[in-house]
Amino acid sequence: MSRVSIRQIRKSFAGLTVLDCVDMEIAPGEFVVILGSSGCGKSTLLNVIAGLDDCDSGQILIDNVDVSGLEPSQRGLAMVFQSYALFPAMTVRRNLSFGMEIAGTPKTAIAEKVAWAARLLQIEALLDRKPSQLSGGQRQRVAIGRALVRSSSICLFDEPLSNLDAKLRAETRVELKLLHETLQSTMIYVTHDQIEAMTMADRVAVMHKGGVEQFAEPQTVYEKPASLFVAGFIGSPSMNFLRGHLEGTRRFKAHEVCLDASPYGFATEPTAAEAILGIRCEDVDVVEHGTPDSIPATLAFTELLGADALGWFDCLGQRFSVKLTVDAARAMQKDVGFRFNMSKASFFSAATERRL
Ligand SMILES: Nc1ncnc2c1ncn2[C@@H]1O[C@H](COP(=O)(O)OP(=O)(O)OP(=O)(O)O)[C@@H](O)[C@H]1O
Repeated sequence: MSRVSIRQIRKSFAGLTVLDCVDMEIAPGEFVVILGSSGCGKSTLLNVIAGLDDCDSGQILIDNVDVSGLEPSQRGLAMVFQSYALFPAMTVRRNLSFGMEIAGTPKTAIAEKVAWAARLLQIEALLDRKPSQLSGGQRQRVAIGRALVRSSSICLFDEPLSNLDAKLRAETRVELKLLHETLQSTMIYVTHDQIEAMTMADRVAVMHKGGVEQFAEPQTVYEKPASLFVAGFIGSPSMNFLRGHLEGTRRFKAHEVCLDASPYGFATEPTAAEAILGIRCEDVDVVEHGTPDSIPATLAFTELLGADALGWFDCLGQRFSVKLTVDAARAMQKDVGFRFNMSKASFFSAATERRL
């Protein structure tokens, strides 16, 4: 288990800033997921940590030792990439043992390590096969095994599941999480898949345009997004937004409708009057049209999702998604009313787009 400190990392490629002052403290044994859309700088950050890319300024510390000037092989990290990068001519056993042979590890120790990793990843029956005789998921497990036998206290993963089909992804996700609990090593995992982030991470770092927008536990990122970007990025469907004006901490006015903002805990007295209310689909109640204190809404269409359903409504000039039971969706009237659960709402400054 090792602590990883990422301090003020900046990196640009040909004048384009890719990492803009990234700071992160990763505790020993923590499973951190770096989440963000394509091109936001996730892989570059991982490569800088691994030493595969230089940064322009900043430091990477492992257990309080500055490793910024060290070669990748001197940093004591294991890395699993999206492409499995197995040696095609070698058996699985040899793929696992090769790194240790090069390092001069004694034969008995190598055999023990290979047996241990193969048992853990349930690839014992595959040890004498070549990579071409394996499925994608099996190859991925061998690639993970190759990282494991290095006994590194830090494992880096760059989208390791993205080549797998949906079922195998779900299974491997669970396996990786269990593996982390067994090994207790520090894991830094890059993905653009928010389900992976939400299910595996102790903490998620949401990246946007080369910076970390929020670094917090998955539930906090979901319930209390730090910015409009995070609110829109996390969760499917995306959070509903409504632009309006705050009057102190008590009233939010949008299109002549006045909502009680007092259940929301403002961090400080908001100075910006113009604000954006964010509310998730499960925090909107649909009531009968004309119910006192409800906001008129009109059903556009419903989607049945198997276990539950989504209703899409027009309300105050916006399209809103609302989580419904299948029965409620089937019986939904065209004209209804909305009540927002304001204690679960989020408010963002329209000017800074940060949480108020
Ligand atoms: N060697 C390079 N030379 C020039 N530009 C690069 C290089 N590597 C990455 N970039 C650019 O830096 C930005 C960030 O790339 P990076 O691979 O870190 O993104 P990412 O968030 O991992 O994306 P993805 O999910 O698509 O892999 C992109 O705009 C990319 O085009």
